[in-house]
Amino acid sequence: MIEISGLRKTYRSRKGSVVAVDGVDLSVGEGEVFGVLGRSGAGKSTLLRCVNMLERPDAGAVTVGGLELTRLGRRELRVARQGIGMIHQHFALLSSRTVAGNVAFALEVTGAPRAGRKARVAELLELVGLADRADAYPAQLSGGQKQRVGIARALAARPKVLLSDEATSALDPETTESILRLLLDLNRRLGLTILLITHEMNVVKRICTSAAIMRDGRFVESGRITELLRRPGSELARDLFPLDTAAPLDAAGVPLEAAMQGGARVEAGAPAVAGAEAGAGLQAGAGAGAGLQAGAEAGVGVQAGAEAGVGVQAGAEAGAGVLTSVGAPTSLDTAGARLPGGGEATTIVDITVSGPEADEPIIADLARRFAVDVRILGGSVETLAATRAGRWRIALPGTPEANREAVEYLRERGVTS
Ligand SMILES: Nc1ncnc2c1ncn2[C@@H]1O[C@H](COP(=O)(O)OP(=O)(O)OP(=O)(O)O)[C@@H](O)[C@H]1O
Repeated sequence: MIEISGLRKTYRSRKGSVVAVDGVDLSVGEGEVFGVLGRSGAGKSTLLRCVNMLERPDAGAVTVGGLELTRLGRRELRVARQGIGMIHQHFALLSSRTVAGNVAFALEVTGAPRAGRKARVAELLELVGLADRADAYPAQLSGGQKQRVGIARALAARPKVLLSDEATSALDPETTESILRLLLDLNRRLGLTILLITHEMNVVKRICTSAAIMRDGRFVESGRITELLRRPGSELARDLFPLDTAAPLDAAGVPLEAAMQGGARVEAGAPAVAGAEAGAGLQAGAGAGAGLQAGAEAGVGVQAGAEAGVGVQAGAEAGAGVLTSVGAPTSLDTAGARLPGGGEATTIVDITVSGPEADEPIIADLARRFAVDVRILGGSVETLAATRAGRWRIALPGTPEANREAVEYLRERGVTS
């Protein structure tokens, strides 16, 4: 429904120029709710305003409902814009007009015949739950009610696409929830495609089927939420489902993420080392130089990548422990082994499930099938917009080698990578 490619927008002034959108590609399918998350100044508003051409991009193409807006002249654009509604953080209502008057204004602008306007206004106010406030003035409304007027007005011309510019940022959590519920309801009832920008993760969690993270004018990550949850190293997955990353390595004194992001990673291809063969791990790491140093500073020691993508972190100092990562070493989708104080090894596995599988007893099943004592180190189950999803970090006693079948079973079920 919305296709954007190579979008760029630079603001130029006497003081210099600011690249607000720096080569964004985006595809929003019909009926999708797509959220663009980012901090202030990331370029979100500019991106949104380029979708309905309130800002003319310098480069790139914007196509909405099959119509390439970037090719249209001013008059054609005015007609095309009627298919794209927009709501704003501060509602942008006319203070001198009543609720009904504000909605009617949108119909006047689009040139809707006078005869049907009154009935259409009543229908729209019913749709957003404001039928009883038709004669009130904006100053007499709560923030949530004002936004409902904004939504009714945006839907006046029966658009297929709704752009939402931080629509809930000025609202308290309870009102935010009711507006998000309304947007989701409209999305489902009218088949409305929604592109929203927000700095609130909760908004994405509640109603988005897809999302992107925007930083410095670019998308650093983008995709369907269910796919992102399974993507190794996904920022969005980490923010939506924080796992207790410090827990697995507490005994070794180094948080998993700190060790992995601290440069202690050695590229795959180094000799594979696991569990008790920590000495070999030290050697592999020593060969990798940076890996050894970073690890040693962190008090953990050496990390070596195996041919099969198995990373090993071994304690350089006595009793520091061993961490073995299976899969991408920088991601949360890892399985690890730890020898606290030279003691028992533990295999750490991250599990991600979505859809009906989120309600299946995967962990209990694993425990039964492999007669293994599973410890849950962190995680949760959430209801996202379209689906239930869960992420857990679990610990299995023994080395990854000893748990190979159990981990393979989880991989085959597609719940770990
Ligand atoms: N009209 C303008 N003239 C000059 N620079 C602008 C203009 N509008 C935005 N910018 C700059 O472009 C960059 C992106 O701004 P934009 O408002 O798109 O970001 P944002 O992510 O929506 O932030 P916020 O949530 O604070 O609105 C910022 O550096 C901003 O200062």
